[in-house]
Amino acid sequence: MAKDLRPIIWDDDKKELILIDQRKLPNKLEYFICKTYEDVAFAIKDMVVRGAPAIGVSAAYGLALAEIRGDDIYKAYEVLKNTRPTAVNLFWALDRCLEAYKNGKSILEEAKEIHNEDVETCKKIGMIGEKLIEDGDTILTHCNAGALATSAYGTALSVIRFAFYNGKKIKVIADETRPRLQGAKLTAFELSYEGIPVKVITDNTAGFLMQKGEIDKIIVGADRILADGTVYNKIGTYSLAVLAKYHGIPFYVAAPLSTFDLKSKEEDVIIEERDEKEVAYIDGVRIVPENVGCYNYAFDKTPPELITAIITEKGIVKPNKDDILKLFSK
Ligand SMILES: CSC[C@H](O)[C@@H](O)C(=O)COP(=O)(O)O
Repeated sequence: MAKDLRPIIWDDDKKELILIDQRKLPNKLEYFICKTYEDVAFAIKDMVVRGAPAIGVSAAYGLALAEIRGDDIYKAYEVLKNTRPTAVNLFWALDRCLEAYKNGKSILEEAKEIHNEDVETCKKIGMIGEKLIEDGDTILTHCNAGALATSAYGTALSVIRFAFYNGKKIKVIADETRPRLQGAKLTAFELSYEGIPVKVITDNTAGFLMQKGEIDKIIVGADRILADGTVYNKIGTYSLAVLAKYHGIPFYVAAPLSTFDLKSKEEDVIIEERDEKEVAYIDGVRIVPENVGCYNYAFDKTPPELITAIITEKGIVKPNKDDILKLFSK
């Protein structure tokens, strides 16, 4: 069961954060121990832990470690906040912990609450979203919006998991997701771990499969969703959404309310640009001529008109401001 695959564990006796080291998957299931907030900041930056909800939960424990060790909370907050710029859950979780601290509440208690809520939220997303899946569907997903990207179950993969748990015979196609290969390494790992049928494709195969009529639905996660329904997610999401529109394939985004950023406008959102070496090298071997540079944007922006619906823990909504704002008043 998915809930066994938990990338984030808090050890209350040792006061340590234990993370599955996602850099080592699928070949090794190793753990990375964080004893300080600096360890957590490194783990987020270096993608030991990744995925919007998972980095939010980890950062909350990072701030708790700062409190436990008597470090400067405001400095720790800044360091953790500057690890990755796009996924809003990081800022949401840190702000929530800082607010708790200012109100005299233990940061550790707040972090534990955020962690437990994330498990429940992802479970609800799966239970609500699985109703959109039909028996026999082949579902395409991108990157890893799975248990490994959250505290358990995942967002997009929670929908897939619950459809499978409910006896629907589904097949999953996972985009490999260059350059970090979260689809090939993580999505394929966690789905096959549970016996959910999955096949990996190169990113440039997706259009061909759609053209052949082999994809029934597309479900992806999100790193940030604006009030108008604009979705920021792993680079390549936008291309998939355009292809889906052309081929008349439903395109769903699954995300918790903590991924919505109702305050920011498009110009406020920073798209992370990572080291170009991630693109230039494969397995330590340079594949691009020495004198040629690379673009390495980690995320892209998908406009609401390309999105069929957004699946949240509070229900399924159309990507528009009225429906999104109603979610927050429920
Ligand atoms: C549920 S996490 C958000 C995503 O859908 C996920 O696919 C993603 O973009 C994660 O990016 P990452 O760079 O691996 O942290």
